[in-house]
Amino acid sequence: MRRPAKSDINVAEDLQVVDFPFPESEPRSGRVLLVDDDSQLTELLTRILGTRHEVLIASRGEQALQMCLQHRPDLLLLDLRLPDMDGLSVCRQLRAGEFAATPIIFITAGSEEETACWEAGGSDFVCKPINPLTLMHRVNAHLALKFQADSLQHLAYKDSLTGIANRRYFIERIEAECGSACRDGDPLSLLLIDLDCFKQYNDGYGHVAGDHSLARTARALHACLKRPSDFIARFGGEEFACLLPGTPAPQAERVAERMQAAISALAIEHKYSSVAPQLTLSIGLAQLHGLYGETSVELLERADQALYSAKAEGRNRIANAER
Ligand SMILES: Nc1nc2c(ncn2[C@@H]2O[C@H](COP(=O)(O)OP(=O)(O)OP(=O)(O)O)[C@@H](O)[C@H]2O)c(=O)[nH]1
Repeated sequence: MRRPAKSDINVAEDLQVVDFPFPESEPRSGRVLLVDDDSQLTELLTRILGTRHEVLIASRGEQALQMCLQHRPDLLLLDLRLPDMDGLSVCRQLRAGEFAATPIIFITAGSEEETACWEAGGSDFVCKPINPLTLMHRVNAHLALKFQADSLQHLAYKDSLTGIANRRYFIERIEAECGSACRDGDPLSLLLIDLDCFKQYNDGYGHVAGDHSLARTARALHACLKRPSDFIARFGGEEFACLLPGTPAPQAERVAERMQAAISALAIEHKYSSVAPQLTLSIGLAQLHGLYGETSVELLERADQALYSAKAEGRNRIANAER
């Protein structure tokens, strides 16, 4: 096992694109949020778009922001004038957060409002009175681009050998999870998981068999996670990293034990191992000390120290930094 240097932690791995989706001639259906207090207009737009897309309606700006968080629309059609706030500030708020790339099409009274729409971060605009054909094509074109961007991002975050998330995605997630755990005072645990004597495995059985066993291990580890917020990535060659939001160290240790049992149940022969006649794991566990403003790098370092101890103490074991 190679202990990662601190500087490694932000190094993104190369993209390994396995396949590439062909552009769809017909855009697939999307979820469109209509934000307008004019019920006649929303009825008309629902008739135009509702045959292909799921249409949700908000009549106020605050309601639209809430619905975005709750329903995660693929596209917004946003009126400039709303009863509680203007559409421009709804757009700016969405752009500042996790909806930075969601297409937002403004509905304007005239083209003189165009500049304000672009400056607020709008993707496009349509003027009243609305031409149904123009609107439908604009919406479909923006959705097609959005879905292509989504698939590319999905590929960029995926480890092609194992099919689970890659290091790039892990680094983004750990930053975000550490931030929200510190803010909310919630526990967050990290497991660093490393296959034992894997160099000997490759040397003895060959690299192709090594790849195959890595992929089986990744699937088995992934299957040990029970909560939707739990998440595992391939962190490096034969090393995995697992984040368990809302989970204190004692519960995280149960997950680590489950992982060891799952690998043991796979019973992958390893006659070259100095530890056991089959493939085994060493796991380092650390919990975020959010109250002290600990960073993701420090959490990674402590989990890595724990993993190092697990290896030094004989491998095939869990070392808990919190004990
Ligand atoms: N087959 C295969 N092997 C890999 C891959 N990535 C890393 N490895 C191998 O994993 C091995 C890791 O070796 P070491 O870092 O010495 O660790 P180890 O032999 O598992 O020893 P300990 O961790 O101390 O138990 C090396 O032989 C790498 O070539 C991969 O994608 N496929």
